[in-house]
Parts: sequence; C-alpha cells; structure tokens
Amino acid sequence: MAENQVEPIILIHGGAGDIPESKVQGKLDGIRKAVRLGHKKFLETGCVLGGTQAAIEYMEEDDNFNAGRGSVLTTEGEIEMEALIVDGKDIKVGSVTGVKNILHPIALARLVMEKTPHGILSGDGANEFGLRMGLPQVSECDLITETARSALEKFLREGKDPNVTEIGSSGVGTVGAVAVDARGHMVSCTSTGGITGKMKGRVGDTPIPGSGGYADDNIGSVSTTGHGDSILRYCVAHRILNYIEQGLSATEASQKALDGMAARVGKTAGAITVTKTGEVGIYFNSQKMAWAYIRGNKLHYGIQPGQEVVLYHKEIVVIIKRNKNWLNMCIINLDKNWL
Ligand SMILES: NC(=O)C[C@H](N)C(=O)O
Repeated sequence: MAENQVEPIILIHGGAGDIPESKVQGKLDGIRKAVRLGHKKFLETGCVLGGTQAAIEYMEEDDNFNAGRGSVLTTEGEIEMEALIVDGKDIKVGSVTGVKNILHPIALARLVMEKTPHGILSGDGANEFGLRMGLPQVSECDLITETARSALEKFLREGKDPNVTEIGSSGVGTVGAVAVDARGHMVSCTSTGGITGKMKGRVGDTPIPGSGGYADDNIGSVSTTGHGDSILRYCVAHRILNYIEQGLSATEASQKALDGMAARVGKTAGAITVTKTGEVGIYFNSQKMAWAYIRGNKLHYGIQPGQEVVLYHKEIVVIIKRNKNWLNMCIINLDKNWL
C-alpha cells in the first residue's frame, strides 16, 4: 500500500437493544452475509457507496432486521420506513422518511441524494418520487412479518409508551454501514422501520443527518442505532465526529457521546465509526448490538459487550521471483464460504 493510503474497511451494524437470545443466531448469520456481500461489491466496483448500499440492501431483505422487510409497526399497524445516506466527499445527503411499499429505502435515499436538489423527502412526496424513479413497488403484506405484528400486539396489550420501550425488544434492529476506501473516501448508510408503537408520522433519528449518521472525509463516518428520540436530541453521530476532531480515538469518541446521551437525555444506543485513517470504533451501552467488519483478509464480528470473533480468509500466497525482484503475488481463496 502506498504511503498516505488507507487500508479499506467496511463496517456494519444490525441494531442495538435488548435482543433476545432466540434472535442472536439469525442476526449473526445475517450480518456476516451482509458484510461479505458489501465487501465483495466494494472489491468488484471500487465504490464505497455501492459496497455499503449492497450490505444494507441485504439486511433490508432479511427479516432478522428492522429495515425493509421486517420493519416494525406504528400504533396503526403500518410500516413507515426511513433511510439516510451521507457521502463524505462533499457531505452530500439523501434521506427519506415515512416511506411505504418499497423493499429498499436505502436505494430511494441514494436517489434523493443523486437526483434531486434536496436532502430529505418525506411521506407521499418520497413515495411518489420512488415510483417516478422506477423503484419496484411491493405490497405491505410483503414487508410486514409475524414478528412485527406480535411485537405491536404485545406493545398495545401492555399499554406501553414508545418512549419507555427498550429498542430492540421485538428482536430486530436498525441497520447501518460505514466504509472508507484506500483514498480515505467515506460514506454512511442507515435504514430502519423505527420503533414499535411509534405514532403515525413520527420521524426518528435515522433520517436526520448528524443524528442517525454522518460522514465527512476530513474526519470519519458514523451510523447509529438505538433509542431514536434520544439519539436525535443529542445529535449523536455529529457529536462523535466532533470528539474525533478534538483528538479522541473512534472508540473513546463513541463512548463519550453515547454515555453522555444516556446521562443527559436518557436511554441507550450504539454506534459504528471509521475515521479517515481507517481506525474503527464500535460501542454500545444497550444490552447488545450486532456488528461486523472486513478489513484485508479478516472478518470481525460480535453482538455481546466485549465479544469479538475473527475469521481469517484462508489463502495461499504464491510468490514468483524473477531477476531477484519480487514480481508477482497471487492470492488463492481456499475457503469458499468466506466470500
Ligand atoms: N432500532 C433502532 O435503532 C431504532 C431507531 N433508532 C429509531 O428509533 O427509529
């Protein structure tokens, strides 16, 4: 790697909260597949935006996550999805809220960023724009799962207030991805169904730049998850980047912002962060947060506090030596399951 080059990384999360043990395996399987897919796309195209979007789209299709199919429901039993993309090169933003009948809100957020003069589209306007852009339409039945229905029934039966509900008790979770390429270019992507029992029209943290996510090539990239109304009030994503700019490491900055949020406005959350130098920050003060990243030939993942599992990409390195110069290096993937 040339000097001043960053070792590329793609880091994703599958939601923070009180995730029941019965949901852990499904989330871990999903998050490992999603990060591999995002990494593969990134290697094929060299594009961080394409890589992060591919990882998010995988999780939007997997009902182990609260995004796209599997999104949680409003008190009226409906889905209102939200998504945000931030491109760190010139801090361009694309965001949608109150979106229905599409599988990939993240694709719609990207279209807002690339094809409109605006940053955020909401409700009918966002849905109509998706239709005009030719995004495939799906019925609500294709998106609403049994898990989401029973989480709402339980919520209504127990007469809960969404503000006192610990996020993730439905067992699913918001999804997010951050990445940096070799030139230090970064993006942040986040997608969610929000929180079970939210009011119709509620806007959470996810679609709000600086709360649900943020990216600035001069500093780093963040995606958050957890109690959205608290994350929103404390501008968690932007705060993390501010702390990094002041000299804190990615982990210290995430911890300071999230513990600061819990102390100042209450509730719990988590965040994933990469810096412009490729430093990784993973922190949550909720009970669990599924996360995974690939850098080089290693896949790291975890879901419990302090847990980190590392998988190695098995390889043979064949080195051809000619004229006393190391000429060529060929890497053969032996482990077909890795990618
Ligand atoms: N699970 C989550 O991360 C929920 C999301 N932050 C929201 O409150 O809308």
